[in-house]
Amino acid sequence: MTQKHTSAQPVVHARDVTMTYGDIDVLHGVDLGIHRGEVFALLGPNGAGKTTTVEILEGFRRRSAGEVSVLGTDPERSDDAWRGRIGLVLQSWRDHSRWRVAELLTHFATYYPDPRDPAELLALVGLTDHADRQVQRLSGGQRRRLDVALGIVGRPELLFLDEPTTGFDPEARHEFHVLVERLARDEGVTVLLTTHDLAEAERLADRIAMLVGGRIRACGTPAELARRAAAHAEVRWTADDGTPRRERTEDPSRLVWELHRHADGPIPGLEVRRPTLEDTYLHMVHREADGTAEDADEETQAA
Ligand SMILES: Nc1ncnc2c1ncn2[C@@H]1O[C@H](COP(=O)(O)OP(=O)(O)OP(=O)(O)O)[C@@H](O)[C@H]1O
Repeated sequence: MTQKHTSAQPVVHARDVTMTYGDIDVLHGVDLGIHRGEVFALLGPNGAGKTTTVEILEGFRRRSAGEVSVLGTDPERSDDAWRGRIGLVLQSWRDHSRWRVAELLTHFATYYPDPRDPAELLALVGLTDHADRQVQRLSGGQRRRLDVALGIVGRPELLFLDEPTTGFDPEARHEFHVLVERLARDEGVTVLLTTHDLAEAERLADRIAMLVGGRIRACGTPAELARRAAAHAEVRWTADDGTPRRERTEDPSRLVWELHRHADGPIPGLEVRRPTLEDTYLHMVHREADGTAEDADEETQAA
């Protein structure tokens, strides 16, 4: 986690954003506020609407309704100068496979008014030894490092990282985390990261928003979310007819006392667990899949 450089004007502001593909509603009123120098993780299961949200913020997709401002501009009315202020690390670059690594980076640098030095950047992402290698001969993880280098060559104020560490080995993942922390802490770069990896979000993000079924179901610092998760204990026991039972409650001792009051003896399979952040995330995802999620979720807090 990095130290925050917050300012009054958010770098990303989204209010009540909806998106409909044909007759399918994908986003149901998403609110986001991301501040300068913040590392913000958007977490959610497959199909939750993360890419749709991010593409709207990047100006690649027109929203159906709602307000959006990114670096003070509506992305639907953006220009090249605005585009030069954002950096993208997309899921993969399919072309440029025959280019050599340093050549490609040097070429991309010419698009920007004040680019980073390509050689320094190669060192920063650990690709100096592969500078003369063709892009198509890089491993998956090396390719991803190049994607990151291409995303930051123009010194972006806002960096979008779409599942950036997919295919990284643990050491590369660690180095990447250090790099993102350095960009945010030392250079004030704002980072919007999408990931499926809760541990990565907890490690890197100042705040995490959980997007499930096109709605932000929870948003806060990792510590706040963990506290909220732990506030609801789960009591498990085996009922008289042998069926396993579980109940989430803020007052587990009262529930256990009630169970004892109605029982003839010890309660079989009795267990009280404080859920982790991962338990809470899975709970929200399953509730959405079961169709039991409510509009006003008690775990939601405005982003
Ligand atoms: N161009 C499109 N036309 C129609 N439906 C789409 C389109 N793009 C996405 N969808 C649908 O919108 C929903 C959200 O997709 P989106 O790609 O935003 O989710 P995601 O959270 O990024 O998922 P993943 O983690 O799998 O990348 C999905 O049900 C998807 O099928």
